[in-house]
Amino acid sequence: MSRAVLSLGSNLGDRLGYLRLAVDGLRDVLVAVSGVYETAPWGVEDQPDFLNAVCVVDDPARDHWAWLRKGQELERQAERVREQRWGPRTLDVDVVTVDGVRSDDPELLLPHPGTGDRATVLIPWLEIDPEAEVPGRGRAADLLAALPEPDRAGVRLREDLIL
Ligand SMILES: Nc1ncnc2c1ncn2[C@@H]1O[C@H](COP(=O)(O)OP(=O)(O)OP(=O)(O)O)[C@@H](O)[C@H]1O
Ligand SMILES: Nc1nc2c(c(=O)[nH]1)N=C(CO)CN2
Repeated sequence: MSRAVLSLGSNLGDRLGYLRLAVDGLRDVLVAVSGVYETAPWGVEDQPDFLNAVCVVDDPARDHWAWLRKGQELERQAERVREQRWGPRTLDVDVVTVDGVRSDDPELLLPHPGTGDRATVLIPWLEIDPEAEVPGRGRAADLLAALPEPDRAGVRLREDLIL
């Protein structure tokens, strides 16, 4: 079994359309998908708000590298152009965790190093898995509780948007 947690983000063009493209491309392996969250940008703050979501996928035939490739394939389908680090993008697919795998290969860091610090990942993930754990860092709920309140307040569920 290889169960992965993927985070999805978009802040350019048809944001919901790009998230749907990703979820539709994962439909055959999809275990759960969160709601859609409108989120204030972190990293580079002078850019449009993001839509973020998290999904859990499962495929015994895929290892962690295959999940990275799948995410990159979806980004290509969204015609993502790589420009500025942390800058605007049509679609970002990050591999958050794959089972308990730990990797310090810069091409695939696992768990994704930003996970514990990003309310934009932790809030949607906890919605679909309240017991979520970040390998080596502890419970996602505890990591979220440790973040500054403004980080949590910047993540708002868009009940009108469905994936
Ligand atoms: N867990 C991971 N998930 C996705 N990409 C990863 C992961 N670990 C390392 N990478 C590498 O990161 C690069 C992609 O970086 P990208 O441009 O998406 O970064 P970013 O989204 O701007 O920043 P961040 O990774 O902090 O969210 C790829 O070359 C990929 O190999
Ligand atoms: N709110 C929010 N901000 C971001 C995001 C993101 O997904 N959501 N992704 C970034 C680059 O990975 C940079 N900043």
